[in-house]
Amino acid sequence: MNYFNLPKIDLHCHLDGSVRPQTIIELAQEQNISLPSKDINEINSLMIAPETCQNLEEYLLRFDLPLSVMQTEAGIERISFELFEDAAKENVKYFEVRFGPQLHQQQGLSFKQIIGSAVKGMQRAEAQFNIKGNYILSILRTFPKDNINAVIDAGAEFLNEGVVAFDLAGAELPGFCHDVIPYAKYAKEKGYRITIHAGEQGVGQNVHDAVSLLHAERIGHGIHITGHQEAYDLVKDKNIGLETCPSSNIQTKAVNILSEHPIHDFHQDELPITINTDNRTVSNTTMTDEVRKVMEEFNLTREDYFKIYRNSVEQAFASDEVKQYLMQFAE
Ligand SMILES: O=c1[nH]cnc2c1ncn2[C@H]1C[C@H](O)[C@@H](CO)O1
Ligand SMILES: [Zn+2]
Repeated sequence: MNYFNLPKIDLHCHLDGSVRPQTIIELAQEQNISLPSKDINEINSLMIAPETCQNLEEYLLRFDLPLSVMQTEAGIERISFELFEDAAKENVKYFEVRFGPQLHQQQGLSFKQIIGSAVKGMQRAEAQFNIKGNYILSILRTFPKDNINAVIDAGAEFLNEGVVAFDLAGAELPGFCHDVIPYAKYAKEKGYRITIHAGEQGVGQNVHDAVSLLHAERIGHGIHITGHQEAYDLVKDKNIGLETCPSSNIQTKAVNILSEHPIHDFHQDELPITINTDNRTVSNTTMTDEVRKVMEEFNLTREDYFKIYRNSVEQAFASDEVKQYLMQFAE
């Protein structure tokens, strides 16, 4: 099967984990930032998380380098544009990208400037390439909570004009949802859709909490509902979209090898799974690669693929008009 030509949808991709290495070199030069190396291969290898990572925390260390050049409006706008360009060029028809505005304030940008720059880069790419997109704002679970509402307020100005959802990302501790209930509630009241990273690092209860306490409509990863019947049943009953990211899950040791990934069992049990990249540079991947890996490992058919594609359309935080457009590509 020609995986490159298949129409694709990516609902879970981080902007800061998906920066072109060459762009890091060029932006560092423009911004007078010194890099550990100017060699593209060296920068590339510093950004890619190795298969030997011990856990998610080690994987997350790879984000400091790209974030160093994402502290200006021009840098964020360019990186956003290029990510949508790269996805469009491998037939991604719809793309939801997320990032953490709290990580882009090292040089004093306001949340409005940060979010506005990302949206502007996306819209410039939408006008030039055959792709549609939206942004998801990720709050870092390990950060102080005093500016979360300020992120939500700033993003609200772009709601349904480039921004659609609220997310929680970063290292995952058991019970993390309990401390963030008021923030998820505030975001929902403002009109944000909700997706939450949960069940990535072994805690199925976090998925249950994310759905029951934070009203998540989708879950980032969600792998560990496998060992938690109540969470599994809740996901199934409520038709919660599972944003699976196979390569990332192997790097962070959420699963040991692809054949042990529960994505196929979920699919057979008709849970609404989707296939996504998580971090194109840090996980050294593309949508073409992720789709190929899953289809070849589990011997999926073209019919299986389009079932998953339709799950992605249904689970997308896109307008009805965009969803209708995306359904035209489904077989
Ligand atoms: O897979 C992930 N799980 C939890 N957090 C993640 C993952 N990939 C990236 N992040 C974090 C690191 C980024 O700096 C942040 C915002 O994109 O989100
Ligand atoms: Zn993620």
